[in-house]
Amino acid sequence: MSAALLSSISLVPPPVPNGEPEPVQMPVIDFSKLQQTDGSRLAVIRDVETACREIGCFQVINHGISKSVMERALSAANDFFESPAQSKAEFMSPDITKPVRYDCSNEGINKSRSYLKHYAHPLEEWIKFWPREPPSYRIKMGQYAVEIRRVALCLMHAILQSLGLGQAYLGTKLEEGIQLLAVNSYPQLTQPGVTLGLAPHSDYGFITILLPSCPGLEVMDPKTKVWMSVQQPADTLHVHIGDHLEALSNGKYRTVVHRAVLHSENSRVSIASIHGLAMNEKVRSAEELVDEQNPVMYKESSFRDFLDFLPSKETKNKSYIDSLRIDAAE
Ligand SMILES: O=C(O)CCC(=O)C(=O)O
Ligand SMILES: [Fe+2]
Repeated sequence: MSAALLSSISLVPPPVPNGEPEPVQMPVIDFSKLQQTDGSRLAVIRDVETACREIGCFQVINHGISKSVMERALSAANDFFESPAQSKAEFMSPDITKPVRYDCSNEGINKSRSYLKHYAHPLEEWIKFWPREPPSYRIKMGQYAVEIRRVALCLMHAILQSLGLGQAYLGTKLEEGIQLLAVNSYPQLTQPGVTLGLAPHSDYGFITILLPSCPGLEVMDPKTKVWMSVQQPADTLHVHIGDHLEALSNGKYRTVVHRAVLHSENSRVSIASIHGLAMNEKVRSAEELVDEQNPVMYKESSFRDFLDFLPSKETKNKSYIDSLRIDAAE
């Protein structure tokens, strides 16, 4: 999609009488053009820059992941949640550092979300911890994890280039980085008034790539603070920016506040693949994006710091990104 077409998309939904968010078309990035070395790549990098700066999300087409790999991953997710309670219970734990964790408590932001979270890269290190039930879970989810990571790496390099830092800016740190899969399950909307699956939040990493079985994701327009209902054709991937990319870009790109609402006709599963730097690698605001007008706006932090932050008292009053923001008055 050209920059002209990109900028012609209206990102702000018109007000609707019943207060429901209007479905909004997200900016579209043609992934196949990022593989080219001519002007097509540069045009797409400009589109990435516009999308990241204006709204913090975009959708990816021509990413090369087959429909069957995506469908098999979603069916593995669905089959896991449908498996006997006893096989899921094995993964329940209050310890957020566990390699695999299942939670159906609906506590905190998980209004009516059950989820399975596990690391996915390097796959050979983590897959042995993944569920054995259903028996095809590891193979189906493993294949998706590998393929989505290839797309994520390419997109993160493109985003670095779009910031003017150059795609090789972080050296091998992206390749050595973390991949966390949040596999989510939401019931169908049945009770009027109980519409929220997952409360508003932002994701900690550089980017999240989301694959849902049906609509339900909403993102907040950063300017108007109006909720937008994300429309995602079955073969596209939804990408949004996380807290650590906001910090690295020194606020040029903003983390995306999003939530999931329940679908009126279907239960829903989604797979969020979260990508960031390695567990103990500190993310800092890029020096190249700091000057007198733009002083450093974020404290440095790692994924480990994020995990330490979650159970802390500070979490009650602040989001993680707020805890990183340096108060101008400090
Ligand atoms: O299910 C969705 O649409 C959103 C999931 C999400 O935000 C997450 O897993 O962090
Ligand atoms: Fe999220």
